[in-house]
Amino acid sequence: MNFYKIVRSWFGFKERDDYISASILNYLVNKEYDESELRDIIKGREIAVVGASPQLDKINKIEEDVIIAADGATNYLINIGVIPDIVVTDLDGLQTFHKNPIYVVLAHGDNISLLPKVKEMDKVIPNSQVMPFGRLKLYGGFTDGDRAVVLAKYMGARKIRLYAMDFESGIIGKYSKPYYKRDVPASMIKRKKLEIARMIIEQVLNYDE
Ligand SMILES: Nc1ncnc2c1ncn2[C@@H]1O[C@H](COP(=O)(O)OP(=O)(O)OP(=O)(O)O)[C@@H](O)[C@H]1O
Ligand SMILES: Nc1nc2c(c(=O)[nH]1)N=C(CO)CN2
Ligand SMILES: [Mg+2]
Repeated sequence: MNFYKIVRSWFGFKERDDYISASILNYLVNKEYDESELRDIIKGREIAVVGASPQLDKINKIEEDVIIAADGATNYLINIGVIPDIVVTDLDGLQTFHKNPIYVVLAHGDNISLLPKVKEMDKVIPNSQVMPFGRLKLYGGFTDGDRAVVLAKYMGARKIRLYAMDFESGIIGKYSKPYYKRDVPASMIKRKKLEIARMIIEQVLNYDE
């Protein structure tokens, strides 16, 4: 049984809905964006992965060469004039669609209504969490933050540094969702999602070829 079947059983997600969402995303993203540009940007470089924890608006400097922003964190970074090179998103946090970043967009059963947002983007690599088909890719990971770490590792990052990733406090940063006015306590579901994210990141960062 593969990872996504297990995770879907934990959350009660339906594979059929994930397939429907993936088919719509594959249809909407009608121009193939060459993933070799992702590799060219990441391979051998120092990567900052920026999450949406409450520490996000305490960031005033990012030293790394390349910035991968996780969904809602993008809104804050663009507000302070920092344009991410890559955005990893399932579209439920993102409010600003800068033309520069490469958007790595996940389709799943609970963001079907948000998929048309990809029409605001120039460079899109569509992702699924079911067996990929058409232009879809599946790099691995679950939440936007750990998917960003998995992508960086897979594409050959020399170093990965986490910013505004907080899996302990149980508080969700206000930049996680555009309609949050302040940091909020994590729901049970969100706690489970962040626990999965923490485990994936721990495995990826402790894994050496
Ligand atoms: N304390 C935190 N609050 C919010 N995001 C966090 C936190 N710590 C780490 N993150 C990472 O930042 C990312 C922010 O993206 P976002 O808030 O859109 O979450 P998500 O993965 O899409 O989950 P959801 O399905 O709840 O939207 C998360 O995916 C998560 O991996
Ligand atoms: N079906 C479904 N899949 C997901 C969901 C979600 O809410 N529903 N949230 C994710 C990011 O946290 C990743 N995958
Ligand atoms: Mg999201």
